Formats: sequence, structure tokens, C-alpha cells
Amino acid sequence: MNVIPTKIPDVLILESKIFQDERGFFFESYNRQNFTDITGHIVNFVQDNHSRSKQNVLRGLHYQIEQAQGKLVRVITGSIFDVAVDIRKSSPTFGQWVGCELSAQNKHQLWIPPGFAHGFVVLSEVAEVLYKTTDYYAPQHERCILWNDPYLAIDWHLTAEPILSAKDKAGKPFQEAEVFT
Ligand SMILES: Cc1cn([C@H]2C[C@H](O)[C@@H](COP(=O)(O)OP(=O)(O)O[C@H]3O[C@@H](C)C(=O)[C@@H](O)[C@H]3O)O2)c(=O)[nH]c1=O
Repeated sequence: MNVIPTKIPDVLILESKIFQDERGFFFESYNRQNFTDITGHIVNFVQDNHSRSKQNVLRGLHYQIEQAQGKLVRVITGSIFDVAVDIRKSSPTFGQWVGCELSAQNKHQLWIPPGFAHGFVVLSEVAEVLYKTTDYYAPQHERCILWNDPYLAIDWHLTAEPILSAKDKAGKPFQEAEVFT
């Protein structure tokens, strides 16, 4: 497993060793011991999510203010631009974002610890995204920051208008959003 750092030290891109042969490929998509060694934390994943979206669908920026979720994100069909925003007030990178392309081809995974808002946009015709979470879905604690907040100024690599849920269209400006201490 190769670890690619990002400009936010707690957010990591993980590159697995892929074994290719005449049958296809094999890789360990998750190994608890390796993950603990890489992050320096014992992380307990409790939920696996799977979503499929068409091109230009943008989901985000989401977080849970209680039962905050760390997320380990990967793509098994197509490609996305995946974004994490640091919303921990005490963090030196508070208000900063990082993004990276995750695809079925590169098999990269993004580790986003608790304390971040998360979102992605679909770059390919369709994309299927899988992610593990460190806490359970808790809709009462769900919050959403506006994807195009001018303060955050995220470059989503968009080539068309994004397709958003009603909930995401009604996201809060970053400076009005509830954040972590
Ligand atoms: C996230 C989630 C949704 N749902 C249900 C609620 C709703 O009826 C339906 C679709 O939910 P949403 O519109 O919130 O799905 P979506 O917009 O894909 O939400 C997800 O976006 C990405 C970016 C994240 O980071 C996730 O944590 C999550 O917030 O699925 C669950 O049952 N469990 C879950 O964990």
C-alpha cells in the first residue's frame, strides 16, 4: 500500500498493490492492520455505502455534526472528483479543501477522517462509489454546506451544470454552517 499525502495532513490517498494476471486483477481493498499502521489510529468501520450516479451528479458537501463519520471512499465503476473540506475550527487547515480523482481504473481510495465535509462529482457517464464509514447514518445530525460556496472556492473540474438533490441545493454557506470545535 502506497500512501500519497495531500495538503491536509489527515486526508490521505491510498494506492493499493494490484495483482494482475491473465484472469484479471486482485487487490486488498481494505486491511485493518495496514490501515491502522497508515493512519496511526484504530478505526472501527461500521457501515458500507454504495451509490450509483450519472455524469455531472454532485453529492455534497455532507457531514454529521454528531456521530461524525470518517469515510474511506473508492470507485468501482467510472470516475469521480472527490472532495474533503476541513471543518474543524481548531485545525490549521480549517476551511481548506482537497480533491482527487478516484476511478475504477486507478483504484485509489481517499481516507477522510471525522471532522470533514465530503462531496463528489461524477466525471464519467456513470459512477459507482463505495465507502466505509466510522459511524452510523444519523439523519437528525446530517448537515450540508453549499457545494459552490465562494469562500471555499472548490474547483470541481465541472464541464456542465451539476445535477443536485433538493437537499444539496439548499446547503448552507460555509460561514453560516455548524462546524466542529
Ligand atoms: C447517507 C445515507 C442515506 N440513506 C437514505 C436516505 C435517503 O432516502 C437516501 C439518499 O440519501 P442522500 O440523498 O443523503 O444520499 P447522498 O446524497 O448520496 O448522501 C451521501 O453523500 C456523500 C457525499 C456522503 O459523504 C455520504 O455521507 C452521504 O451524505 O438514502 C440511508 O438510508 N443511509 C445512509 O447512510
